[in-house]
Amino acid sequence: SLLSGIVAGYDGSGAEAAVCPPAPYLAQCQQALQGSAVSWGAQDVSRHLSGAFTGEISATMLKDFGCRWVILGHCERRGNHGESNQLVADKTVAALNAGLTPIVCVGESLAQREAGQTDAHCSAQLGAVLDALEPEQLEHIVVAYEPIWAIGTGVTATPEMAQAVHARLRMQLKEKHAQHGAQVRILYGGSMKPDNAAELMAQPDIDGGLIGGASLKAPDFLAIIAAGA
Ligand SMILES: O=C(CO)COP(=O)(O)O
Repeated sequence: SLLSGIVAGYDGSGAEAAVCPPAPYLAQCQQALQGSAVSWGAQDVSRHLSGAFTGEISATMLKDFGCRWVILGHCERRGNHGESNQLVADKTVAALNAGLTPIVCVGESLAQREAGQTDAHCSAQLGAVLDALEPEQLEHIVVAYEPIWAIGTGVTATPEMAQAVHARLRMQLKEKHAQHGAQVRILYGGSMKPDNAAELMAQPDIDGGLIGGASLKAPDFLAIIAAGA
């Protein structure tokens, strides 16, 4: 019902829209979205492209189900599953090698923000991924800034706070490749809702959103997509 609500309200004009459900729903997603303007992807991937790794889902398997995107290094993966910067970098390489577009998440905790470590932390997270890539590969990645304290809490970073981090991530991307770095889409995630989306996405370096709670209601998700346009 959620997928058909989104498809019914989105014709592909304006902002680009994709959904990334938990892996067991990908086949259903493919069925419901094939031929529509909405693309889809996964929330995680294995660092291994092939081989015997029971329980893992490889990037090539995701391709089999029509995925274009994969979210990597979400703070819930880093925090609850011990994902290191190196593992996120390895997964990014695996995704790119299979032709998926990785959406690489970075973001600080409240304690890190209060200790003045936001920049150092986010830049180390992004740096580990950039170190694993050739400069030209920046053409094929998306970055998401998700302050952990803003995820699922209803507390959003102000547009100025988010823009400040996005600008520094942009600089880091441009140091790797001037042209592609300027064009990498940097999404903001963390309690983005219909009533704050336009203001956030009006910032020069906020190119879109990574939406959690508000994406579970088609009208809210559609309103955010419209704000992105
Ligand atoms: O983590 C998020 C998306 O992955 C953000 O979630 P919320 O939009 O619910 O804060």
